[in-house]
Amino acid sequence: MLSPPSLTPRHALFLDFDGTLADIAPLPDAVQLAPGLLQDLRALHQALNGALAIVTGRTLADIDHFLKPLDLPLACEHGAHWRLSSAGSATAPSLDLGPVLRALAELTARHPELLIERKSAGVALHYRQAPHLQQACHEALTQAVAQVAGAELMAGKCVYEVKPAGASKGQAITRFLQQPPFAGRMPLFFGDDVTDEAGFAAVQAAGGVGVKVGSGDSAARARMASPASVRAWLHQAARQLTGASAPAKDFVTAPQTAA
Ligand SMILES: O=P(O)(O)OC[C@H]1O[C@H](O[C@H]2O[C@H](CO)[C@@H](O)[C@H](O)[C@H]2O)[C@H](O)[C@@H](O)[C@@H]1O
Repeated sequence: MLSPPSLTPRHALFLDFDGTLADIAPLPDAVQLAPGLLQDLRALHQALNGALAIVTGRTLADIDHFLKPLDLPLACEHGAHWRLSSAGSATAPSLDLGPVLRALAELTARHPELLIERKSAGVALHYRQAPHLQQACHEALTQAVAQVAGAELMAGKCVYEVKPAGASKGQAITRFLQQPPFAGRMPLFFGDDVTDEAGFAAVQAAGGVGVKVGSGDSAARARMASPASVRAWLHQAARQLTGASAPAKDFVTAPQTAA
């Protein structure tokens, strides 16, 4: 397993949010951004001439909230929404989620420790506060999703998500790579979850490198230990590309072991 390459102005950078830029928190709203991250993202966006995008399962509103005042290219809800700029965006067809929402209402009435996260194109069911309910969540959603045309169920970290079928981070990254300023660059995608595997496949098919954050099987060619390692790498890259002279004090090379 490789370390990620040094970032150059010829790269395009795609970054997952939860578990990659931000540490995993007990609840989705409890996420805290590390000091300096926004400044590093802004510097890298400029140094890459705009070729930096966030590729996430979160909603557009969540990312705009967490990364405010940055206005970065964004693919959210696992590719269901895609935004290059105010001039260019795309959205998956909407789903009739009635059967899913009814199943979730019934399940959460019995188990209030489960958390429903409504999104504009889908919905997530979080069981981080009740891991013993994973199987019950899976069974209820599998049955409900079968009643919704065009929907598919996806598993993430202590979460099941219902989203438009076919939408993926890989599809979103491929769409970015067809447009300036991303086209013609070597893509790097950093992600931590099984939901990021489609993104790793997309960048590697385009001659780039997927970077798996943390443990677990992955097709990514490179690996970093943790979100803290990713933030340190981004900080170092921002300093190098913007010509800052002193070395970053907090840069630590991540152990490069497979899970
Ligand atoms: O694609 P990502 O940016 O990694 O987003 C994936 C999901 O992340 C969020 O849930 C996860 O992070 C939470 C905060 O750390 C954690 O409490 C939860 O257990 C994780 O599943 C987010 O809430 C989802 O909408 C994203 O799809």
